[in-house]
Amino acid sequence: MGPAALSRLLFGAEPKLRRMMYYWGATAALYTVFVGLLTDAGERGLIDRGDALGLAAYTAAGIVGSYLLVRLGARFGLAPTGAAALQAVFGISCNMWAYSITGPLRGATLMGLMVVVVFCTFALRPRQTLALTAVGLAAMGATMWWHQAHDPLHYPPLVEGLTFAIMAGCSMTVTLLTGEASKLRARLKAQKEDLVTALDTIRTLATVDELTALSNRRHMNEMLAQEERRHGAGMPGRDTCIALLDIDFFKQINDRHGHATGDEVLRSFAQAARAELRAGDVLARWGGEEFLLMLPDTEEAAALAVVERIRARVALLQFEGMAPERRISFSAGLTARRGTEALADTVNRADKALYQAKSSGRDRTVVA
Ligand SMILES: Nc1nc2c(ncn2[C@@H]2O[C@H](COP(=O)(O)OP(=O)(O)OP(=O)(O)O)[C@@H](O)[C@H]2O)c(=O)[nH]1
Repeated sequence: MGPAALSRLLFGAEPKLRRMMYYWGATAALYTVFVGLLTDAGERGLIDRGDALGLAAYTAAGIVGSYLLVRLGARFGLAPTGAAALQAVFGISCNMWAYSITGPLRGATLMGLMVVVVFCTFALRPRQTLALTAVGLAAMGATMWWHQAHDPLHYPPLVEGLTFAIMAGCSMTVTLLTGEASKLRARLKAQKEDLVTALDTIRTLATVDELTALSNRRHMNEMLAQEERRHGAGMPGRDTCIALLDIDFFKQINDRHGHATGDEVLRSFAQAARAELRAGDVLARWGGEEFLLMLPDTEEAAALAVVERIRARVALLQFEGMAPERRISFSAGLTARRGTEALADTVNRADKALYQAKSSGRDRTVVA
C-alpha cells in the first residue's frame, strides 16, 4: 500500500474530515508533549510517579478514543461539532486531573484550558465555545474548591481563589476574542462565496448572448483565435469551415409583428440551429440577426449539408400571430479556411458570400 492510500485509510478522503483529522493530529501531538513533561516531572520526583503514569494512560486512551470519534463518528450520525465538543470535555477532564496531581506546577497546567478554548473556535460556533468555556471554568472551579476545602495547607483558599479569578478572566477574554475572529472568518467566507458568484455572472455576461444564450461576438472571437492556435500548434490540420447566417427580411418581422415576436424568432432560430450541430461546432450571435457558425474538422460539402439541415428545421418554425405559410428563411455565406490564412480572412470571405446570397434572392447558401 502506497503512502497516499495509507493516508486515505487513516484519515479518510473527504476534505472536511481530513481537516478534522489534522486538528486531531495537532492536539494529539500537544497532549503527548504535556504527558511527556509530566512523566518526566514524575521521574524527577516533582510529582507522584504513579499519578503521572495514571494520567498518561488516561490521555493515551483519550487520544485513541478521539481518533475513532472523528474518523468514524460521521458513520454513526455524530456531527463534527458533537465530536469536537466531546474532545473538549475530555480536554477539560485532563486539565482537572493534571491540576490535582501536579502540586506546585498546577498553575502552569491551566494553560491547557486556553488550548481547549482555541481548539473549540475551529470547530464550534462562538456561542457553543462560550458554553464550553463556562463548563471548563465550572469544572476547574469545582476542582479548586474541592482541594482548598480538603487540603487547605497545600491549596490555600486565597491562592486558589486568585488563581481561579485570573484563569476565568483570561479564558473569557480569549473566548470573546476568538469568537470575534470566528465571526470575521465567517464574514470573509461569505464574501468569498459572493465574489465567486459575481465572477460567474461576469464570466457569463462576457461570453453569452443574453437573448439567445449562444456565444456572443466577443467569445466567438476568442474561439476563432483558439482554433487558429490549435492548428498553429502543429495539430493535423483538417478543414475549418465558417458560415455566416442572416435571417431574411427580419426588419419586416419586427415592423409587422412587434419587437417581442422578433426576439422570439431570434431565440427559436438559435435553438433550431443548435439542434443540428455537433458538440465541437460553435454558433454565435455575431450581430442583430446575423449568426456565425464555426465547424472545425469539417469539409465544405459536410458543412453545406449542416447549413441546409438548419434551413429545413428553421423553415418549420411557427410563431403566434404569424400566418402559417410565413416561413422564416435565412441567407448564408459558407467557406472553408484556406491553408494557414487568418480566420478573420475566412470570416470576411463568408461575409462576401453572404452578401451574394442576399443579392441573388435570399433563402440560399453561397459557397465561396
Ligand atoms: N427584435 C429584435 N430585432 C433586432 C435585434 N437586433 C437587431 N434587430 C433588428 O434587425 C433588423 C435588421 O434589419 P436589416 O439589417 O434591414 O435586415 P433584414 O430586414 O433582415 O433584411 P435582409 O437582411 O436584407 O434580408 C433591424 O430592424 C434591427 O433593429 C434584436 O435583438 N431583437
